[in-house]
Amino acid sequence: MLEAEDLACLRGERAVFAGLGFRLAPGGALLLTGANGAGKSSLLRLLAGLLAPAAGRLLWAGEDVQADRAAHARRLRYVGHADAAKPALTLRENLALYARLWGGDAAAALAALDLAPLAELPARVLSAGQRRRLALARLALVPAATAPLWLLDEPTVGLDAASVGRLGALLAAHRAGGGMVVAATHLPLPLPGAGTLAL
Ligand SMILES: Nc1ncnc2c1ncn2[C@@H]1O[C@H](COP(=O)(O)OP(=O)(O)OP(=O)(O)O)[C@@H](O)[C@H]1O
Repeated sequence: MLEAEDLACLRGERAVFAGLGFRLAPGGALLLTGANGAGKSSLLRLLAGLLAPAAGRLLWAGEDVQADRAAHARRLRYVGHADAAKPALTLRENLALYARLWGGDAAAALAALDLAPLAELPARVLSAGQRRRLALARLALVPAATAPLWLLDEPTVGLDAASVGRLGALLAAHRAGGGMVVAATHLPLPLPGAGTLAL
């Protein structure tokens, strides 16, 4: 269970949001919505432990995540705006780097986003949507029990309809395995039954 209690966020000297709370159970999903600058990416960074809350607490199974940030980092996968691919390495090599860190099968993860036909290309030649698919393929490496919390910032930007469908299947399988998803988006996202947090 992930619980946010009375969270507040400061960026620079400015208060972005305050008094924010939610609960997310295994299998659950939460959509973050709101205007540009409302604080969706900031909240995701806070949930990822990359920003400390200015007030309030974030709890995992009742424990404050700030008490053991390394353990929190291991249980989550964060896909932000930056794609984090090494441009000179092939797609297969890029995924293999993550597989070495986390375990899992790089070829199967590439296939989950239909990237197998591009596996031997260097990442620098990918189109914007293909780069996004490579970033998302990392999610498919390990089962939900290993890294249950997925934090996704605008995951469908640049994706074609077939790729949105594949992402939807990945999200559904993750949740069926007890995983949780928090996603910021301005676009429709295939997350049936997700709650909405309007910032
Ligand atoms: N590093 C930073 N330093 C200072 N202020 C920042 C920083 N990053 C973001 N902000 C500010 O925090 C506020 C929230 O930004 P954030 O990126 O969380 O919004 P968002 O809801 O994700 O927006 P968008 O829909 O445009 O992606 C904005 O006013 C932004 O200018």
